[in-house]
This record gives sequence, structure tokens and C-alpha cells, in this order.
Amino acid sequence: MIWGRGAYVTVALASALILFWLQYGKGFKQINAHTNETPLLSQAKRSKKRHANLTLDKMMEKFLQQSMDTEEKFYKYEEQRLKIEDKRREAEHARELQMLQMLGQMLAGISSTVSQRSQFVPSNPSQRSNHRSYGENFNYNSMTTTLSPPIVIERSFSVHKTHSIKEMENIFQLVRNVIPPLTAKKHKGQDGRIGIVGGCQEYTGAPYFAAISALKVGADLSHVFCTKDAATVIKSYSPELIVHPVLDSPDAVREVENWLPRLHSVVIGPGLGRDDLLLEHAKGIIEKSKVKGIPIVIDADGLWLIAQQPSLIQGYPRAILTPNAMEFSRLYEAMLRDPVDNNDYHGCLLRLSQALGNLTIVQKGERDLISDGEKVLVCSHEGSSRRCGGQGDILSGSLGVLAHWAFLAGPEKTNGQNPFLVAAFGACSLTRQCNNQAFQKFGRSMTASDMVLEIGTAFNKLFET
Ligand SMILES: NC(=O)C1=CN([C@@H]2O[C@H](COP(=O)(O)OP(=O)(O)OC[C@H]3O[C@@H](n4cnc5c(N)ncnc54)[C@H](OP(=O)(O)O)[C@@H]3O)[C@@H](O)[C@H]2O)[C@@H](O)CC1
Ligand SMILES: Nc1ncnc2c1ncn2[C@@H]1O[C@H](COP(=O)(O)OP(=O)(O)OP(=O)(O)O)[C@@H](O)[C@H]1O
Repeated sequence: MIWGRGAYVTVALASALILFWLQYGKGFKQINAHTNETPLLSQAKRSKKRHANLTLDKMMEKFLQQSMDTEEKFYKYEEQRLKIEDKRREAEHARELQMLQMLGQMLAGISSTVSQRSQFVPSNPSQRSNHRSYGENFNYNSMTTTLSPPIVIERSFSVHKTHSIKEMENIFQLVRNVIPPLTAKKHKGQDGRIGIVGGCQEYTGAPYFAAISALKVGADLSHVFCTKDAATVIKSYSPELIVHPVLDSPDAVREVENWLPRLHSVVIGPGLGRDDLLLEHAKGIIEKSKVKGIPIVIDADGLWLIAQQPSLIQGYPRAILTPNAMEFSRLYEAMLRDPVDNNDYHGCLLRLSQALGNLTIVQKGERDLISDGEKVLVCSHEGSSRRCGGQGDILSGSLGVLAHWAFLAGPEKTNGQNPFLVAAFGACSLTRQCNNQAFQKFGRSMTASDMVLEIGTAFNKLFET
């Protein structure tokens, strides 16, 4: 389509040029012939030549005008096309929401039957839900109200599979497939508007790293929703960020909710802290985001909140959790009432994801393990031995963008794979590549800010070559 439109402009301009040539080519020839006349005739001819030059100027003017008209027509056509496309997307979104509501009502009926049966799990595997929809078929309201306290949803399969180099390269290719092309036809915002919820008096770096990473990966706009006293500090780090000092205001949830229709994904937790009021507000924002069907990445103190109230996110298929080792064991113990088995990380990850309703989980560490309860992807892309604070924030901000892109691209672009798994693999590889590059330059003195500066080249190296 894009090439077609480019060709249309080129052909239009070329046609105008050919018309111009056919119409006025003779004039050029006459002018060239006149340059060989004798001096006696030259005066008379000079005025003729001036006349010819004037005509040439006019012709040029006319030609330029024609070109500008053609270009203007093209852009008008393009604008109309984009408007139609926007309307089509809106209609599609409305249809999707309607379906969600209908199916949600059905699920609410099923859920109430399940809770009446007190955690009944059918013994026949074929009776268990094995359907992956990455979020089309849920009413998030009904899920949060009916699934508390958490129900452990058992699955009939557990794939303990690591991946060969060829398979890793295939996943890289899937990441490349979901990256939107850069074209001159898009307007600001189309490649991603990401919201980061976090940032309080103690922690201003974490939301900054997440938000700036989102921009450097390729989002167009990055919003930070933080407390009042963190806002000026975060703004002073970067003029690129849009900072809302609302998180400790009594109206915090409504203030953020007003922005949600304009956001493509939210990252909840970097630098949020554990103040009760802020956690309560984060909870409200998660609930509102679920209603809107927005992909939610939950990290850091957002995971602390989830460990206290797993039902808040359980069963929401557009959520991605990014726990480090400590955060993972908190979640695992909260959901499975058992300590993590250090001899079976894959199994624990699968069980936790399944217990949470097949959410995507990125268990960060020496090797990042990524699972949706069915598959485990392993990202062991070379990083470094340097473990400075803020690397997880870079990961969650990058994932905010990639999750949006992958979700938009859908399973067709990811070869039927869960798009969130692909996005998570992309974000982990990218973070580790940044770590590797920055470490080569700075060694032990490397910090998260040095990694942020590597995002552009790391991204190109991994995904655009
Ligand atoms: N510049 C900034 O503003 C930054 C702000 N940040 C923000 O800080 C907030 C709190 O985050 P957090 O990670 O410190 O809290 P939490 O998970 O309770 O860890 C506490 C203790 O758990 C342990 N531990 C941690 N990781 C582990 C591991 N992999 N493997 C094993 N153990 C591990 C370790 O215990 P220790 O080893 O010290 O005994 C650690 O001290 C949060 O909002 C975050 O976003 C950060 O993003 C950094 C940059
Ligand atoms: N031992 C390791 N070796 C190589 N890479 C690692 C290692 N541990 C973590 N990483 C990389 O760093 C990323 C961040 O993981 P980390 O455990 O530092 O998160 P975090 O503690 O949440 O970070 P933050 O300091 O931002 O809170 C991981 O996704 C992974 O790519």
C-alpha cells in the first residue's frame, strides 16, 4: 500500500514533467538555436530571448504549481484515507468491546457456578479450558469480582522446553514482524502512547528509566503518573517526558482514568513505593485499565501489590508480570502456598502462570524465563556481570511498547505464538544487549543511564538488520 502511494506521487510528478516537456520542449529548442545568431541580429534577438526567458519562468512557475497541486491532492487523499482507517479501527474496537461484554456475561455465569462448586477441577483434561485468546474473550470486571480469593486454575499440560539457537532466531524474527514500519505518513502518537504509573519521594529514577526507555524503543509519547513531589524531579531529568503530578491526589484514579483512552499500554510499579494510599490508587488504575482492555505490564512495587491481592490481575490475559527473583518468590508463595522449588524454575513458572490464569510472566535473572503457562521461552542473550539498579525498569518500559506493538500485530504476525511472549522475549533481549554494549564501554562503572543510551543501537542490531 505504502509503496503504491509513493509510486502514485512519483508517477504523477513524472507525468507532469513529461507533459511540460511535450508542451514546451520546442521553446527550449528555439532558445538554444538562437544562441548561434550573428552579432547584428543579436540586439533584436536579445529582447526575444528575454521574452523567451520570461516565458520559461512562467512555464516553470506553472509546472511547479501543477506539481504542488498534485502533491496537495495526494495529501488530501491520504488524510481522508487515514480518517477512514481510524474510523474503521474505532468500529472494530467497539465491536470487540461488545463481544467482550457478551462473553463476560457468559463467563460470569460460569464463574459463579465454579465458585459454588468450591474450586472443582474436572478430572477429564478435555473438560478443562485450553483456549488461548490473548484477551478477546474476557469481561475483566466479572473476573475480578468473582475470582477472589484466588482459584488455582490447573492445566493439563506443562511444556518444559528450552530453545535451540535456530528457534531463538525464529523468535527474533517474530519480534521483527511486530515492529511497525517507520513511514512519513503517520502522525505523532500512532506508534505508541505509553503510561508509567510510579514515582514517589524516594524513587524518581525508576519511572524515568521506564518512561525514557519506552520512548527510545520507539513509542511516540511517554506519560509518567507520579506523586506531586516526584514530578518536578522527573521532569528535570528529561524534557521528553509528560509528567502528571497526580498519584497522591485524592482524585488520582479519576485523573489517570481520564488519560487511559489515549494510552496504548500502561506499566505499573516502577518507583511506586509501598505507601498504602499509593498502592490503593495503583489498584484503582489497574481496575480501570482492565475495563478498557489495555495491556498492563506490572513490575516492582506493582508486584508487591499483586502479591497481596492476586485476584486483582488473575485471569486478565493482557497482563504481563516482570518479577525478579525476590518478587517471583513472593508471588509464588502467595498463589501456591509453597516455597519456590530451586531445582525446578521452569515448573514453578508454569505453575504460577497457570494459577494466575495463564498470564505472561517474565522471571528475570541470569537467564530470563518467559511463560504463559503453556510454553517457556528462555532468553539467555549475552548481557554482562554488572547488576546495577534500574535494569528492570528499562525492561518494563521497553516491554510496555513491545507489548502494544505485538498486541496490535496479533497472532498472524507472530506465527500463532502468544504475542505477549514474543514482546517479552524482545524486551529481555534488548535489555541484555544494552547491558552488554554499555558494559563494554564502562565496565564496572556502568549505570542504567549508560544502558539507556545504548537502546537505539542495540535495537537496530537485534531487530533492524
Ligand atoms: N533509581 C531508582 O529510583 C530505582 C528504584 N527502584 C525501585 O525501588 C523500589 C524497590 O525495589 P526493590 O527491587 O529494591 O525491592 P524488592 O523487590 O523488595 O527487593 C528488596 C530486596 O530483595 C532482594 N533482591 C532483589 N532482587 C533480588 C534478586 N534478583 N535476587 C535475590 N534477591 C534480590 C534484595 O535483598 P538483599 O540482597 O539486599 O538482602 C533487595 O534489597 C521499586 O519501586 C523499584 O522500582 C529500582 O527500580 C532501582 C532503581
Ligand atoms: N545474572 C544476570 N545475568 C545477566 N542478566 C541479568 C542477570 N540478572 C538480571 N539480568 C538482566 O537484567 C534485567 C533486569 O533484571 P533485575 O533482576 O536486575 O531486575 P530488577 O531487580 O527488577 O531491576 P531494578 O533494579 O530495575 O528494580 C533482566 O531482565 C535481565 O535481562
